[in-house]
Amino acid sequence: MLLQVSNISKNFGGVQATKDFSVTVDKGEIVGIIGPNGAGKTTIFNVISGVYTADEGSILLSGQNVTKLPQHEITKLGIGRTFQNIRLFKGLSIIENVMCAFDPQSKYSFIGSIIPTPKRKAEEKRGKELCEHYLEIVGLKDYINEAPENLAYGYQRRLEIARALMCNPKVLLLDEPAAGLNPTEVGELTELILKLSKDFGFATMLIEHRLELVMGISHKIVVQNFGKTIGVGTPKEVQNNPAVIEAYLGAEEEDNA
Ligand SMILES: Nc1ncnc2c1ncn2[C@@H]1O[C@H](COP(=O)(O)OP(=O)(O)OP(=O)(O)O)[C@@H](O)[C@H]1O
Repeated sequence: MLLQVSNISKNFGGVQATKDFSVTVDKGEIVGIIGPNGAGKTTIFNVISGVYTADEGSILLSGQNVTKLPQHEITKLGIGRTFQNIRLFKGLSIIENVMCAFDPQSKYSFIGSIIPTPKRKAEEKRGKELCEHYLEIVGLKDYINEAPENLAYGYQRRLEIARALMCNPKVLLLDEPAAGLNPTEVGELTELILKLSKDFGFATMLIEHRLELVMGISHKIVVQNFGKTIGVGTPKEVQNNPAVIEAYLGAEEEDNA
Protein backbone atom coordinates (compact mmCIF):
# COMPACT_ATOMS: atom_id res chain seq x y z
CA MET A 1 0.00 0.00 0.00
CA LEU A 2 1.42 3.38 -0.99
CA LEU A 3 -0.18 5.53 1.71
CA GLN A 4 -1.53 4.10 4.92
CA VAL A 5 -3.00 6.54 7.41
CA SER A 6 -4.08 4.92 10.67
CA ASN A 7 -6.16 6.48 13.43
CA ILE A 8 -4.72 9.98 13.28
CA SER A 9 -6.08 12.61 15.64
CA LYS A 10 -5.31 16.31 15.93
CA ASN A 11 -6.54 18.68 18.59
CA PHE A 12 -6.16 22.47 18.61
CA GLY A 13 -6.57 23.82 22.15
CA GLY A 14 -9.68 21.79 22.86
CA VAL A 15 -11.03 21.72 19.29
CA GLN A 16 -10.87 18.14 18.05
CA ALA A 17 -10.18 18.95 14.39
CA THR A 18 -9.69 15.29 13.42
CA LYS A 19 -10.40 12.17 15.45
CA ASP A 20 -9.30 8.64 14.58
CA PHE A 21 -8.99 9.21 10.84
CA SER A 22 -7.85 6.24 8.77
CA VAL A 23 -7.50 5.76 5.03
CA THR A 24 -5.43 3.77 2.56
CA VAL A 25 -4.60 4.98 -0.93
CA ASP A 26 -2.87 2.81 -3.48
CA LYS A 27 -0.98 3.60 -6.70
CA GLY A 28 -3.27 5.09 -9.34
CA GLU A 29 -6.14 5.38 -6.88
CA ILE A 30 -8.10 8.61 -6.33
CA VAL A 31 -9.65 9.08 -2.91
CA GLY A 32 -12.01 11.99 -2.27
CA ILE A 33 -12.61 13.59 1.13
CA ILE A 34 -15.84 15.48 1.49
CA GLY A 35 -17.73 17.01 4.38
CA PRO A 36 -19.19 20.30 5.58
CA ASN A 37 -17.05 23.34 6.44
CA GLY A 38 -14.91 22.82 9.54
CA ALA A 39 -15.17 19.02 9.31
CA GLY A 40 -11.39 18.68 9.60
CA LYS A 41 -10.53 17.92 6.00
CA THR A 42 -7.63 20.35 5.60
CA THR A 43 -6.28 19.27 8.98
CA ILE A 44 -5.97 15.73 7.59
CA PHE A 45 -3.84 17.07 4.71
CA ASN A 46 -1.81 19.23 7.08
CA VAL A 47 -1.00 16.21 9.21
CA ILE A 48 -0.20 13.94 6.24
CA SER A 49 2.07 16.57 4.66
CA GLY A 50 3.83 17.39 7.93
CA VAL A 51 2.53 20.94 8.45
CA TYR A 52 1.31 19.61 11.82
CA THR A 53 2.31 16.49 13.69
CA ALA A 54 -0.51 14.14 14.61
CA ASP A 55 -1.29 13.84 18.33
CA GLU A 56 -2.00 10.16 17.77
CA GLY A 57 -1.93 7.66 14.95
CA SER A 58 0.54 6.85 12.19
CA ILE A 59 1.26 7.61 8.55
CA LEU A 60 3.18 5.13 6.42
CA LEU A 61 4.48 6.02 2.96
CA SER A 62 5.44 2.88 1.04
CA GLY A 63 5.80 1.22 4.43
CA GLN A 64 8.08 3.94 5.86
CA ASN A 65 6.83 5.65 9.00
CA VAL A 66 6.71 9.40 8.23
CA THR A 67 4.41 10.41 11.11
CA LYS A 68 6.89 12.60 12.97
CA LEU A 69 8.97 13.86 10.06
CA PRO A 70 9.14 17.60 9.31
CA GLN A 71 7.34 18.94 6.26
CA HIS A 72 10.40 19.35 4.01
CA GLU A 73 11.44 15.74 4.57
CA ILE A 74 7.96 14.48 3.83
CA THR A 75 7.95 16.54 0.61
CA LYS A 76 11.32 15.05 -0.33
CA LEU A 77 9.98 11.56 0.22
CA GLY A 78 7.22 12.28 -2.30
CA ILE A 79 4.11 13.74 -0.71
CA GLY A 80 3.19 16.77 -2.83
CA ARG A 81 0.26 19.07 -2.21
CA THR A 82 -1.66 22.13 -3.27
CA PHE A 83 -3.48 24.53 -0.97
CA GLN A 84 -7.07 25.63 -0.58
CA ASN A 85 -6.01 29.27 -1.00
CA ILE A 86 -3.72 29.48 -4.00
CA ARG A 87 -0.22 30.27 -2.81
CA LEU A 88 1.77 31.81 -5.62
CA PHE A 89 4.66 34.25 -5.39
CA LYS A 90 3.81 37.59 -6.97
CA GLY A 91 6.83 39.28 -8.51
CA LEU A 92 8.13 35.94 -9.77
CA SER A 93 7.33 34.59 -13.24
CA ILE A 94 5.41 31.36 -13.72
CA ILE A 95 8.53 29.29 -14.31
CA GLU A 96 10.21 30.89 -11.30
CA ASN A 97 7.22 29.93 -9.18
CA VAL A 98 7.76 26.31 -10.18
CA MET A 99 11.55 26.56 -9.88
CA CYS A 100 11.11 27.44 -6.18
CA ALA A 101 10.12 23.83 -5.62
CA PHE A 102 13.25 22.47 -7.33
CA ASP A 103 15.52 20.60 -4.99
CA PRO A 104 19.02 20.34 -6.50
CA GLN A 105 20.38 16.82 -6.14
CA SER A 106 24.03 17.66 -6.49
CA LYS A 107 24.85 20.22 -3.83
CA TYR A 108 26.93 23.25 -4.84
CA SER A 109 30.21 23.92 -3.15
CA PHE A 110 30.64 27.16 -1.23
CA ILE A 111 32.29 28.63 -4.33
CA GLY A 112 29.36 27.37 -6.42
CA SER A 113 26.94 29.34 -4.29
CA ILE A 114 28.84 32.54 -5.10
CA ILE A 115 29.84 32.09 -8.73
CA PRO A 116 28.11 29.99 -11.40
CA THR A 117 30.40 26.96 -11.57
CA PRO A 118 29.78 24.37 -14.33
CA LYS A 119 28.22 22.04 -11.73
CA ARG A 120 25.79 24.74 -10.60
CA LYS A 121 24.96 25.71 -14.18
CA ALA A 122 24.24 22.08 -15.10
CA GLU A 123 21.96 21.67 -12.08
CA GLU A 124 20.10 24.90 -12.87
CA LYS A 125 19.62 23.74 -16.45
CA ARG A 126 18.21 20.44 -15.21
CA GLY A 127 15.83 22.32 -12.90
CA LYS A 128 14.63 24.62 -15.68
CA GLU A 129 14.01 21.69 -18.03
CA LEU A 130 12.06 19.90 -15.34
CA CYS A 131 9.91 23.01 -14.73
CA GLU A 132 9.22 23.36 -18.45
CA HIS A 133 8.33 19.70 -18.64
CA TYR A 134 5.76 19.93 -15.85
CA LEU A 135 4.38 23.26 -17.11
CA GLU A 136 3.86 21.62 -20.49
CA ILE A 137 2.04 18.69 -18.87
CA VAL A 138 -0.41 21.03 -17.10
CA GLY A 139 -0.87 23.12 -20.28
CA LEU A 140 1.08 26.24 -19.29
CA LYS A 141 4.17 25.96 -21.52
CA ASP A 142 3.19 29.05 -23.52
CA TYR A 143 3.01 31.25 -20.43
CA ILE A 144 6.25 30.47 -18.61
CA ASN A 145 7.51 34.04 -18.46
CA GLU A 146 4.16 35.63 -17.56
CA ALA A 147 3.26 36.90 -14.10
CA PRO A 148 1.05 34.34 -12.32
CA GLU A 149 -1.50 36.97 -11.31
CA ASN A 150 -2.25 37.53 -15.03
CA LEU A 151 -3.44 33.95 -15.37
CA ALA A 152 -7.10 32.97 -15.18
CA TYR A 153 -7.96 31.29 -11.90
CA GLY A 154 -8.11 27.82 -13.47
CA TYR A 155 -4.59 28.27 -14.82
CA GLN A 156 -3.29 29.42 -11.43
CA ARG A 157 -4.57 26.12 -10.03
CA ARG A 158 -2.65 24.29 -12.76
CA LEU A 159 0.47 26.22 -11.84
CA GLU A 160 0.14 25.03 -8.24
CA ILE A 161 -0.20 21.47 -9.50
CA ALA A 162 2.95 21.84 -11.66
CA ARG A 163 4.80 23.02 -8.56
CA ALA A 164 3.56 20.05 -6.56
CA LEU A 165 4.82 17.71 -9.33
CA MET A 166 8.37 19.00 -8.78
CA CYS A 167 8.79 16.77 -5.74
CA ASN A 168 8.19 13.78 -7.99
CA PRO A 169 5.22 12.78 -5.84
CA LYS A 170 4.18 9.29 -4.92
CA VAL A 171 1.17 10.89 -3.26
CA LEU A 172 -0.57 14.05 -4.47
CA LEU A 173 -2.86 15.94 -2.09
CA LEU A 174 -5.21 18.41 -3.79
CA ASP A 175 -7.04 20.74 -1.41
CA GLU A 176 -10.18 22.08 -3.11
CA PRO A 177 -8.59 22.39 -6.55
CA ALA A 178 -11.90 23.42 -8.14
CA ALA A 179 -12.71 26.24 -5.69
CA GLY A 180 -13.64 29.36 -7.62
CA LEU A 181 -13.55 27.70 -11.04
CA ASN A 182 -16.32 28.01 -13.62
CA PRO A 183 -17.96 24.84 -14.99
CA THR A 184 -15.73 24.73 -18.10
CA GLU A 185 -12.62 25.06 -15.93
CA VAL A 186 -13.92 22.34 -13.60
CA GLY A 187 -14.31 20.02 -16.60
CA GLU A 188 -10.76 20.76 -17.79
CA LEU A 189 -9.34 20.28 -14.31
CA THR A 190 -11.14 16.95 -13.97
CA GLU A 191 -9.50 15.78 -17.20
CA LEU A 192 -6.10 16.94 -15.95
CA ILE A 193 -6.38 15.15 -12.60
CA LEU A 194 -7.41 11.94 -14.33
CA LYS A 195 -4.58 12.22 -16.84
CA LEU A 196 -1.96 12.86 -14.14
CA SER A 197 -3.23 10.00 -12.03
CA LYS A 198 -3.09 7.64 -15.02
CA ASP A 199 0.25 8.81 -16.44
CA PHE A 200 2.17 9.14 -13.16
CA GLY A 201 0.35 6.43 -11.23
CA PHE A 202 0.58 8.30 -7.93
CA ALA A 203 -1.94 8.01 -5.13
CA THR A 204 -4.24 11.04 -5.24
CA MET A 205 -6.26 12.48 -2.37
CA LEU A 206 -8.74 15.19 -3.16
CA ILE A 207 -10.67 17.47 -0.82
CA GLU A 208 -13.52 18.99 -2.75
CA HIS A 209 -16.86 20.69 -2.22
CA ARG A 210 -17.74 20.43 -5.92
CA LEU A 211 -19.47 17.07 -5.69
CA GLU A 212 -19.79 16.66 -9.47
CA LEU A 213 -15.98 16.58 -9.66
CA VAL A 214 -15.21 14.42 -6.65
CA MET A 215 -18.04 11.95 -7.26
CA GLY A 216 -17.07 11.69 -10.93
CA ILE A 217 -13.43 10.70 -10.52
CA SER A 218 -12.93 9.17 -7.06
CA HIS A 219 -12.61 5.43 -6.62
CA LYS A 220 -13.40 5.87 -2.95
CA ILE A 221 -14.90 8.68 -0.88
CA VAL A 222 -14.41 9.37 2.82
CA VAL A 223 -17.05 11.60 4.41
CA GLN A 224 -16.05 13.70 7.42
CA ASN A 225 -18.28 15.56 9.84
CA PHE A 226 -17.15 17.31 13.05
CA GLY A 227 -13.71 15.68 12.78
CA LYS A 228 -15.06 12.13 12.48
CA THR A 229 -15.56 9.77 9.56
CA ILE A 230 -19.26 9.16 9.02
CA GLY A 231 -19.08 7.23 5.76
CA VAL A 232 -16.63 5.47 3.43
CA GLY A 233 -17.33 3.81 0.12
CA THR A 234 -17.71 4.24 -3.61
CA PRO A 235 -19.40 7.48 -4.72
CA LYS A 236 -22.65 5.57 -5.13
CA GLU A 237 -22.42 3.99 -1.68
CA VAL A 238 -21.81 7.29 0.12
CA GLN A 239 -24.61 9.01 -1.81
CA ASN A 240 -27.00 6.44 -0.42
CA ASN A 241 -25.58 6.45 3.11
CA PRO A 242 -28.25 7.84 5.51
CA ALA A 243 -25.65 9.41 7.88
CA VAL A 244 -24.09 11.25 4.95
CA ILE A 245 -27.43 12.43 3.60
CA GLU A 246 -28.36 13.71 7.04
CA ALA A 247 -25.05 15.58 7.50
CA TYR A 248 -25.42 17.26 4.12
CA LEU A 249 -29.10 18.07 4.53
CA GLY A 250 -28.37 19.45 8.00
CA ALA A 251 -25.63 21.69 6.58
CA GLU A 252 -27.97 22.89 3.81
CA GLU A 253 -30.75 23.66 6.27
CA GLU A 254 -28.30 25.71 8.39
CA ASP A 255 -27.19 27.61 5.27
CA ASN A 256 -30.82 28.36 4.37
CA ALA A 257 -31.78 29.45 7.89
N1 LIG B 1 -4.11 25.90 13.14
C1 LIG B 1 -5.27 25.82 13.75
N2 LIG B 1 -5.46 26.36 14.97
C2 LIG B 1 -6.65 26.26 15.61
N3 LIG B 1 -7.74 25.64 15.11
C3 LIG B 1 -7.61 25.08 13.91
C4 LIG B 1 -6.40 25.13 13.16
N4 LIG B 1 -6.59 24.49 11.98
C5 LIG B 1 -7.86 24.05 11.99
N5 LIG B 1 -8.47 24.40 13.14
C6 LIG B 1 -9.85 24.10 13.52
O1 LIG B 1 -10.08 22.74 13.26
C7 LIG B 1 -11.39 22.54 12.72
C8 LIG B 1 -11.29 21.86 11.37
O2 LIG B 1 -10.71 22.77 10.44
P1 LIG B 1 -10.31 22.35 8.96
O3 LIG B 1 -9.75 23.57 8.29
O4 LIG B 1 -9.46 21.15 9.01
O5 LIG B 1 -11.73 21.98 8.34
P2 LIG B 1 -12.17 21.78 6.83
O6 LIG B 1 -13.07 20.60 6.80
O7 LIG B 1 -10.96 21.76 5.95
O8 LIG B 1 -13.02 23.11 6.56
P3 LIG B 1 -13.30 23.89 5.18
O9 LIG B 1 -14.11 23.01 4.30
O10 LIG B 1 -14.06 25.10 5.64
O11 LIG B 1 -11.96 24.24 4.61
C9 LIG B 1 -12.04 23.91 12.67
O12 LIG B 1 -12.82 24.07 13.83
C10 LIG B 1 -10.86 24.85 12.65
O13 LIG B 1 -11.19 26.10 13.20
